[in-house]
Amino acid sequence: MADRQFDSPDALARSLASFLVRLARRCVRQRGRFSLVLSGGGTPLPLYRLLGQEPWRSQMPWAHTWLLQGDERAVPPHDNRSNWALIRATFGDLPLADDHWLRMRGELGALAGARDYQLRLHVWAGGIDLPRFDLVLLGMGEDGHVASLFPGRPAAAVQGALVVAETAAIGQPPVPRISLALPLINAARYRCLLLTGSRKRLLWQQLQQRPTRLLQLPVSQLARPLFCYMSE
Ligand SMILES: O=C1O[C@H](COP(=O)(O)O)[C@@H](O)[C@H](O)[C@H]1O
Repeated sequence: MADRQFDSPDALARSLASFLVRLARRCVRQRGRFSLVLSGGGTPLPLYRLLGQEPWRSQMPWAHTWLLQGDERAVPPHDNRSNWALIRATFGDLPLADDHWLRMRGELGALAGARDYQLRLHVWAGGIDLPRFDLVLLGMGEDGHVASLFPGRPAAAVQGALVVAETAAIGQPPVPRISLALPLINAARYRCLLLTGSRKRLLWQQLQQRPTRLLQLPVSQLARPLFCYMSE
């Protein structure tokens, strides 16, 4: 699928919300459930806001939907640096059962939080080794990081785990983090990258030429199909 470009974050969010509803309904028809991995950060917030509003709210098959986290900062859930806090506040009051939200427990710290999420994912997936989510939403940092997999860091290269700990205080805000590992992100049926702002769009354009110096960036390691939704 070609990249999708929009004039504004709002136009991007509207188009993506409609795509997401269609995909969710199709997954439920085909397999009886829809699993959506949520990105942290600011870029996906207009999308989350819309999914909690009409007409998308009534169209989403919430009873068969599970919302998971792609990454979290190692802070308590009510801390204003927590991805979870921002996600929940932005979605508002969804008709989603409590056990359909799979929160990363940032309050445990990066190492224990990563172990805890891996165990809970394993149970959630019925004990299979490599769960296949339907869609993973991802933001991208201007340094090419996705989820909390940062360029040159050991966590970004882990192959043998589902969830990894980033133990350094890194990123914005600079804190240790918990992240889905690359093989788990790449096992999903679809990945969708959300990019806003000229610097990220420029990096994405450069990546299309696949220059050797950028091939090691986490964003370059994402498997296809990978949808890219971009706006100013
Ligand atoms: O720290 C993080 O940053 C990235 C990018 O965030 P954005 O605010 O520029 O959209 C985000 O994708 C990641 O989930 C988050 O933990």
